[in-house]
Amino acid sequence: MSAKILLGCIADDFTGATDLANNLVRAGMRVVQTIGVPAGPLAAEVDAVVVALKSRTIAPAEAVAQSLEALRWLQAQGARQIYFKYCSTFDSTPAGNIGPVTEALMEALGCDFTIATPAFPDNKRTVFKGYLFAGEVLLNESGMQNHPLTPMTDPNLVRVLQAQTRRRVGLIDHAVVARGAPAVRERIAQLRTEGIGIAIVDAVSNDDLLRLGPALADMPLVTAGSGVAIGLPGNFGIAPSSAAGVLPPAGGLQAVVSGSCSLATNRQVLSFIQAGRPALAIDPLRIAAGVDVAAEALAWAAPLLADGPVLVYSTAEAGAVKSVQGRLGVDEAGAMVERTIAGIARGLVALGVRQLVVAGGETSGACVQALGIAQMQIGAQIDPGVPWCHAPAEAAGGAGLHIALKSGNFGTDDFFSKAFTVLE
Ligand SMILES: Nc1ncnc2c1ncn2[C@@H]1O[C@H](COP(=O)(O)OP(=O)(O)O)[C@@H](O)[C@H]1O
Ligand SMILES: O=C(O)[C@@H](O)C(=O)COP(=O)(O)O
Repeated sequence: MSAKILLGCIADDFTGATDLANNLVRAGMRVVQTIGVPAGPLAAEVDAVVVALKSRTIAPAEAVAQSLEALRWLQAQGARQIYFKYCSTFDSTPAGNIGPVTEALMEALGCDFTIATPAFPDNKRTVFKGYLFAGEVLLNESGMQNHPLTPMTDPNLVRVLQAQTRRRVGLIDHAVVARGAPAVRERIAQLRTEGIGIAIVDAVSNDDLLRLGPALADMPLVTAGSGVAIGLPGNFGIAPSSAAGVLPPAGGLQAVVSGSCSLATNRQVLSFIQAGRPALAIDPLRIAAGVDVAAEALAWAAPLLADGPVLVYSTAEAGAVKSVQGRLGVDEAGAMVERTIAGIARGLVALGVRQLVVAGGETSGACVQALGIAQMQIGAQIDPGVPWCHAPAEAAGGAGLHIALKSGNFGTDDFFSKAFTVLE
């Protein structure tokens, strides 16, 4: 049995898991990301494990069951603190799952209080007076109101979370956070006496998150985006370092697959095309009509791969996505496109791709599962929230695979080209 872990993390999607792992690695922790709940203990000695689930958009009862299974495994590894990671844009369906999963983890851990904050200032996600901003605008004006699966139409997180949980939701506002950890502890004590179970926490800068960290040291459960992670390793005596993120050398062919329809991804697809790189759009309606779109895409890509990265994408703007959903249904359209892109990712690896960028959280989940990846090591950051990862041998017929899972709204416009230069 390997040594006990310090921090046990449960992420509700796969891009989110690498985002969290990236922040922990940069803060000095040795981290492994597992795909789903492992069958037994890990071989490697690490400070933190991030269990990646694909539970963001599934039925709440199933998300709860999977999260509790992850919790039991993390507890068996000795985890001293549990971190439930969700999206920095607080993505959830109207039925959940952030509230139900938080509540279930609290019950299982016997804790009567936790925090919730998606703040991630490095990616311009800030929370003020309980309102979530993405960039310069409120969440519901950021494009997230048009998300294919988790449209976010209310920026007030106290309200959003309260609608998902029986626990009372309160606020630790910026004036408290700015006064540092003792003031936060004092406010938590006060909220507890008022019967509040979960507090949204304001944070507009990394300094806020670093001030918050020490106040969370004794909390059995923390729920957050990846930002809060920068303030936790210090509680275990761990300091930032660059040593934790070294991957094996990269080789092989390069490709990008994208099923994300977020605004940033739309810009990244356009930028890749404008740079003159080969890009193939796939049409969900042709998949629905029974055309073998994956085979077509692979036949298109095969002769091009030797000349540098290619892109296969279903990425489309909100209007086009809505029209497809209107004809096929939201869930069916999503699942069908995910299955097709996952098949393309597997085919690309069979063609010799060993450096693969996947854009989109749900899309990444489908691809990583189709590739049979069980664990990933975390390497250098490409852009905030997106590191290169390395999946060992079984993922690519014995060769290993460098893979980057890009969250929908992360990354600069030139991400799909720039990513590969980071591996050089
Ligand atoms: N052109 C399209 N029409 C309808 N749905 C699409 C289209 N392209 C992708 N999708 C679906 O939209 C969802 C995008 O979610 P995801 O991969 O998590 O991206 P993001 O990270 O941007 O949220 C997936 O389920 C995907 O299959
Ligand atoms: O916290 C974040 O924003 C990301 O880590 C994340 O979870 C993004 O999810 P997708 O936009 O679905 O990729």
